[in-house]
Amino acid sequence: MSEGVVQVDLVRLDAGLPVPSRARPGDAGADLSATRDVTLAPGERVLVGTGVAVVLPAGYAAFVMPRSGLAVREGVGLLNSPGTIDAGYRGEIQVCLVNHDPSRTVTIRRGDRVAQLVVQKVEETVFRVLEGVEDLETLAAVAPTARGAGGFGSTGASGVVTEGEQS
Ligand SMILES: O=c1ccn([C@H]2C[C@H](O)[C@@H](COP(=O)(O)OP(=O)(O)OP(=O)(O)O)O2)c(=O)[nH]1
Repeated sequence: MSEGVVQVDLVRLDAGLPVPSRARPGDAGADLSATRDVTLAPGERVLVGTGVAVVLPAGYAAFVMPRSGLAVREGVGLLNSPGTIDAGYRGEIQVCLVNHDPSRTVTIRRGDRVAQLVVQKVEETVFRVLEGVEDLETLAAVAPTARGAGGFGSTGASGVVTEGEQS
């Protein structure tokens, strides 16, 4: 194995599906396929198997990410996006598909590539309660930053014009 490449052992629970693989060298995600046909009415969600289980090395996690083509073409995404696969998980990787299209029912076929799996190193952390800090003003004083508590549009409007706002 080349240096810097992390080996992830994989179990094929459904030999009829392709092994998850990258479409092109350098791609971040390996495509995951659906194990069965599913029909999704507008707004409907469904949990579908991918036919694979993985053994992630300690200190790593995998993230189940949506596929942009499926989103743009069909309006189908993942409800819990990204889904987190813990290193200790030994079950089948499943995906929670959701049909965001307001009017069209979408059919997914067995074998369709419905998501992609991205493996990432994650730091082991411990959370330590800051003694004597119980409000945001005190936090700003003990750990000052340029952003502070600003968020949720604090840097200005997005420039997106919503219907009804046009002048
Ligand atoms: O899209 C996903 C998300 C999660 N999982 C599996 C792997 C993960 O390790 C486990 C638990 O996921 P998570 O921690 O997101 O679920 P939870 O709702 O917090 O359940 P739990 O109480 O079991 O941790 O479920 C999937 O197969 N697909």
